[in-house]
Amino acid sequence: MPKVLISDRFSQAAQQAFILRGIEVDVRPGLSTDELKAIIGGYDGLAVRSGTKVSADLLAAATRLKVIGRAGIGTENIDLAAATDQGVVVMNTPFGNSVTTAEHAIALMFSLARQIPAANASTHLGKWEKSRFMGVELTGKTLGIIGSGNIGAVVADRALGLNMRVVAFDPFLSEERAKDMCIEKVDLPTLFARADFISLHTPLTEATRNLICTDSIALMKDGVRIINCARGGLINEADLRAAIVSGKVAGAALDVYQTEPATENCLFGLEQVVCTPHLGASTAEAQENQALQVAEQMSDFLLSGIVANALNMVPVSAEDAPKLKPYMKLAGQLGSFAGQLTEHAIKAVRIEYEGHVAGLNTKPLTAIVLESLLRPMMVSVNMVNAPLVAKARGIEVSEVTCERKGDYNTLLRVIVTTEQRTREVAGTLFGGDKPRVVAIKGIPIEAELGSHMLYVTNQDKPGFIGALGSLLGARGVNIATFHLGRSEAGGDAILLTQVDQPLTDAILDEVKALPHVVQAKALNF
Ligand SMILES: NC(=O)c1ccc[n+]([C@@H]2O[C@H](COP(=O)([O-])OP(=O)(O)OC[C@H]3O[C@@H](n4cnc5c(N)ncnc54)[C@H](O)[C@@H]3O)[C@@H](O)[C@H]2O)c1
Ligand SMILES: O=C(O)[C@H](O)COP(=O)(O)O
Repeated sequence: MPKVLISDRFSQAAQQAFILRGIEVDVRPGLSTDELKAIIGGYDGLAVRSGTKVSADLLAAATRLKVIGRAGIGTENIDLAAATDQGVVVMNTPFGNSVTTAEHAIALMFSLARQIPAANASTHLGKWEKSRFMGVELTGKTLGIIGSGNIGAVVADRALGLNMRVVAFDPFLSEERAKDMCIEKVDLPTLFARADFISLHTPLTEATRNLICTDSIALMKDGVRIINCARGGLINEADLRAAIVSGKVAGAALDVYQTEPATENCLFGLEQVVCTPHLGASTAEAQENQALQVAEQMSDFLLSGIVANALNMVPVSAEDAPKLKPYMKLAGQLGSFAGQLTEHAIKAVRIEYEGHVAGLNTKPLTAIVLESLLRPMMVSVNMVNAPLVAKARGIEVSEVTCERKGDYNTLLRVIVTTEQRTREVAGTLFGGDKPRVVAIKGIPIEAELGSHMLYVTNQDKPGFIGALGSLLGARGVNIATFHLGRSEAGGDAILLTQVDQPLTDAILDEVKALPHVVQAKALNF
């Protein structure tokens, strides 16, 4: 039974959801890095929020780990490259807290407009400072949204409901989508020039780091108010402080900070600044949504190979997973077959999908072909990183699909081009789920691959088969299955035989020395 660790504070719903699906779950929030490192080796899945730092070092100890589930959106706390290298799928829940976070941004906008936090504190102190807290109305004001993705779009919708004008900058926002959203797509300088309020909703990338800084603030209206519920690094905090102190910026409301947990910050103590401790996603509803979603996604992956919302792997739907299962085995066998025969640098891999398989989601099959093809040459390759590893090595990977059936209802062909030659192996499923190799180098054959195989190419001349049988018999090697193929009578021939034990190098050398043998290889599956 797969075992999952929840290492941050989660809604209890997650634990129940794992248990209901038959997954063993431990809940251990607040462990130190060393404590986590000491136990992580016992788990197949790790469920986190932003509190757990999943570093390369921690991953190195996570020898059994298959999946990391982030209940939430941002995955800055997870070393994605290290997880990918290790074959660990990383998934998040991209929509579970969008509405809640958007509502927090709107709440912060009201807080700024009416100075509610300061007015609240003053009133609690028994002061009645009616004239101190003069606000501004939102109706008719312009809200500039930077990043109009899931959260930005909800903020825009709510702001329109407040009779605000909404302008947005997002390089991926089309004019059509902006029109549908009833907002105006503008460039960044225009947004800065027109917005009374600016709300940030982009990821933190090299392009967005320090988006709000002295230079960009200079382009803004005097008295602008800024809201950040996205990521701390989007704002240069020292520059913002200077602009608030100078009066250029009337106020800022921040949920996120350059350094978190933010126990100290140069903006703390300014009365124009409203702060919350990264509460954007903190509602009962959002926590339950994303906890349930992450538990469901992780369980589906661990139990059925379904991949949803993964950041480092192609998706596999619930509908596709059972259909792909037998093909996964076939793809692995064909890739492994070609990989074990390959002795030179691979230049290109072409994978052809014909008939039934061509109508399926072939991306995961291609990933498995690549993984099993590259495995004999490198131990660190896995299904998750195989496409990247192939690309990094300059291997050109192509996929061809043709739903028209040929000789078989369904066929998968792997063609590997090295510096020396092109190798080709094709397979099908018998009875819908039994993998069979049906052609090697274009020569027809019908063979089931077992654990230990002997593959021989030879000239089709009398005497070879008898000699091979006698040799294996004399060396005590039991033949389990025996399959032959040839291009034409007297031409190139192939032999694929399953034996009951691994073949030693000495026996293989004797096979190579038999008359008419061109090549002999021991293959293990
Ligand atoms: N405060 C919180 O608790 C909290 C909760 C959830 C999400 N977040 C953060 O909110 C942000 C937005 O989340 P989302 O779910 O809406 O993400 P999303 O991916 O749906 O949307 C992000 C948008 O930003 C746009 N974008 C990317 N680069 C840009 C650039 N240089 N300039 C302008 N726009 C750019 C993208 O095109 C996309 O439309 C993320 O940083 C996320 O981590 C914070
Ligand atoms: O990226 C997110 O989903 C938010 O920043 C929420 O993070 P949290 O789960 O740590 O509150």
